[in-house]
Amino acid sequence: MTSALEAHGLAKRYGRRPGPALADCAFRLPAGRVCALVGPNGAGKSTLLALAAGLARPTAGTVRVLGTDPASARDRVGYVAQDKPLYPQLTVDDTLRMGRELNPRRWDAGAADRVVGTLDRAARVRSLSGGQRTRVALALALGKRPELLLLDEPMADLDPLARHQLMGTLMADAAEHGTTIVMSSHILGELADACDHLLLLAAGRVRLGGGIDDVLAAHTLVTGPVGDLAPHTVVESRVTGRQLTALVRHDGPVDTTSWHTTEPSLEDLLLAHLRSPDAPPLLTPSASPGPEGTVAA
Ligand SMILES: Nc1ncnc2c1ncn2[C@@H]1O[C@H](COP(=O)(O)OP(=O)(O)OP(=O)(O)O)[C@@H](O)[C@H]1O
Repeated sequence: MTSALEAHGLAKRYGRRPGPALADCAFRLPAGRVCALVGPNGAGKSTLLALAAGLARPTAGTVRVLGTDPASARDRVGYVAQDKPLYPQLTVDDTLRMGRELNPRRWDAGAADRVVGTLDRAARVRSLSGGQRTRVALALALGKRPELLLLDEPMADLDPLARHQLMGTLMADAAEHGTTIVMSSHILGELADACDHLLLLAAGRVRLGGGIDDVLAAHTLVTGPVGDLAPHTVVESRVTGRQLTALVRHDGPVDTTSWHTTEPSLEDLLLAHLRSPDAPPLLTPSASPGPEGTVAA
């Protein structure tokens, strides 16, 4: 299976800041996946997306994008930064025309139109609301017909209806064209519906990576009497009276004669890991990078 992204020992330090924004990140994102990029504020999500977009350079390590270096892949990558930079004096129409002129061989006017929707094409970008600007930025990125779409909290300033509609447009387009998407968000419910792959960062390190079904299947929610959960790895546990509730990464079957077990939801899993940043990291086989220098195209 080809890789959309593959990182080896990837690190980024900004100037004289004491800690790194990213440290020793190694992971792989297979092509064609829709990846949720999750983590607390300051975890390094925007930094990772900027490195993949070729807008920042790593301090150490490498990130390969669509089988090449980020600068060489730039024409094939769409990137919507968190602050959605656009030219304020241009109209919506001017902005889309600019997109077409910058990407003459790739421009997909239909995709851009679907994202812009009913927005007034003659309106200047500076007169648009935050959510309306988001539409224009997404239209530019999708109109480029990218093989990889990097979206940094794309839906944060959209109203719920616009969010639902745009997410539907994005996902239908990605499915039709086999586009790989990496989307950072703090809205866990939104990610559960749209994504099939997960990358969880905390304090600049990869904590979880893999297909969402595989990552969920590696975990069990356990409830029952307080007891020793060995040999399973306990990600988080709580005791109320004599009742134990724990999220474990199971090592073999969990003893169901003593405990009630269920598979966690994505939200259960992410919240438990966010509350337990010291839980051992997990990369499923599909998210594990190959040996350095032998990256698939
Ligand atoms: N341009 C910069 N100069 C200096 N430090 C930076 C810069 N950009 C990010 N950082 C620092 O790097 C760390 C990671 O920041 P980053 O923006 O990548 O996190 P994030 O996961 O995207 O956070 P959020 O969820 O709040 O958007 C933070 O400690 C942040 O302060």
